[in-house]
Amino acid sequence: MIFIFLILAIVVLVYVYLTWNFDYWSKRGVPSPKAKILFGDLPNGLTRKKHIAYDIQAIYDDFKAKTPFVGIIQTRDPRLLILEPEVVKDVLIRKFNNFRNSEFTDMIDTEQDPLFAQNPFFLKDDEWKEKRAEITPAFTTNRLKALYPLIQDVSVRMVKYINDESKKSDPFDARELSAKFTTDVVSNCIFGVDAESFTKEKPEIREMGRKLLAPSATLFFKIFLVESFKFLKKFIKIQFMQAEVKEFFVNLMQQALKYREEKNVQREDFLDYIIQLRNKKHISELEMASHTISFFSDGFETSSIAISHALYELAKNKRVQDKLRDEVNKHCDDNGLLNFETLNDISYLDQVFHEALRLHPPAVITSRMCSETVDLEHDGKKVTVDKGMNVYIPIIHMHYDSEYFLEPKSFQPERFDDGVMKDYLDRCVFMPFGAGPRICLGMRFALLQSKAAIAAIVRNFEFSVNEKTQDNPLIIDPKEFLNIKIGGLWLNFKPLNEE
Ligand code: HEM
Repeated sequence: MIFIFLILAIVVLVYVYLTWNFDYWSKRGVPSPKAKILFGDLPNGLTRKKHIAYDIQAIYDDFKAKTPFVGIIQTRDPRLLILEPEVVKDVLIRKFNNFRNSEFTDMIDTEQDPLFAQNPFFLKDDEWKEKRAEITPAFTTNRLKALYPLIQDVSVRMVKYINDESKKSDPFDARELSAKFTTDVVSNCIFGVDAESFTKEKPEIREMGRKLLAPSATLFFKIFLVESFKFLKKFIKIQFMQAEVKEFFVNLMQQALKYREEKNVQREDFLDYIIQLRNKKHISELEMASHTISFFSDGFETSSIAISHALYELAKNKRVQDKLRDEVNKHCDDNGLLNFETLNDISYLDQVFHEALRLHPPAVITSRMCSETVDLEHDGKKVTVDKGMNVYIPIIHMHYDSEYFLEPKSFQPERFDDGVMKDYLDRCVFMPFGAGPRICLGMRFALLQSKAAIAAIVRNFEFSVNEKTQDNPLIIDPKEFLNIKIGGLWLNFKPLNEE
């Protein structure tokens, strides 16, 4: 009898604990969906049957017309999802001091992951400010210009690779192709080494890059637990980077450093910038390794996702592909090359790439953690956001909103004609790189390497979607953090200049 009573008491306690916050939003008069026990309003956060972007889309569609913000529950924790661009602007820009940190800032454990510890993405408050300011000069126009020939070399290798491989008439996974490209570019720009992704059977740097960002089911589950039950943060240590990967990249940096110093090599690349930083600020070798790995991890994955989606959309839209090819050809010099300035001048290339980013932003949402309690208000509706509350900004959902983009599901680079992109960015309805003081730090480098890859491919090949692509419709892989599609993006390439 006592035993049954005990079990019942435990069940009741667990129920009360799990549903404790379910009236959090109704008590504050903020509209919210009906949360389900254990799942909250984001069931796929736990089940991983679908990407969490789809849960947020359902809430966005239900509430967008009614309210500028909606209260949601993640397992048992209240969160705020912003639906109105003006309020997005408040969070990301106007009230930045209250929302200066990201949701992930408290997640990284400097002992477990010392090499992610310098990445501004994971840092907060003054430390974030200091590191962001430290790294920003690595992306000046002069440095990017100096890196451009390295990017061009990789483009040439990529074109040769596609030429050779297309003779086998097998389709290419645009995602893997783009990842090879960005891996080679960033290895070259950071470590000064050729990752040989296009020539080696199992290129080590590409393999390590794959491991660096491949989230395991255990990692997802730990993040889910820590995010859902904040008290567990003290007990559950999250380690993003495996020891083997850490060792590999530290070694790579040490070797690159040794080579450069022994041979007195002068190259205006990212490693050179880190060396200058060491000389100026006496940063440790671990800090140097941390900076280089941050460049590497931030630099290859997001851009390769973006390039692959742009290629996919071009493959589907022959008119746009042909028009872009004409534009690129018009801007090439006598040797068929695009220089740094002309690459930036091809406005149609810019439009194509941004339209692909609109349809397939690599990061589907971004988030901020409230660091000082503050009120958000719009159209007579008000919410008090308490310190510690996570606030979600729906990036992809705004990109697909027909209130802002006509026929939002169709690929129309012309929608960015006449310089209207700035207006979309200013209104915070188009945010592939986020917005405000925490906007993507590597945006200019990302644009440079992505446009260089797309221009090289479109100049040299005609390409179409292969039937292996599961695009009816494309579905975001629930096993990934970022916007990666299930089954890959398979394309057929036909060389335009047959040898
Ligand atoms: C197409 C490629 C890329 C996309 C779409 C992208 C997107 C983003 C987004 C959405 C954020 C969050 C911004 C916010 O919350 O407001 C971000 C942050 C960041 N990105 Fe990127 N990114 C790309 C490439 C890169 C590259 C190439 C680098 C560096 C080499 C980089 C470095 C960073 C860093 C360091 C942050 C954190 C900034 C901070 O918190 O201060 N990203 N990126």
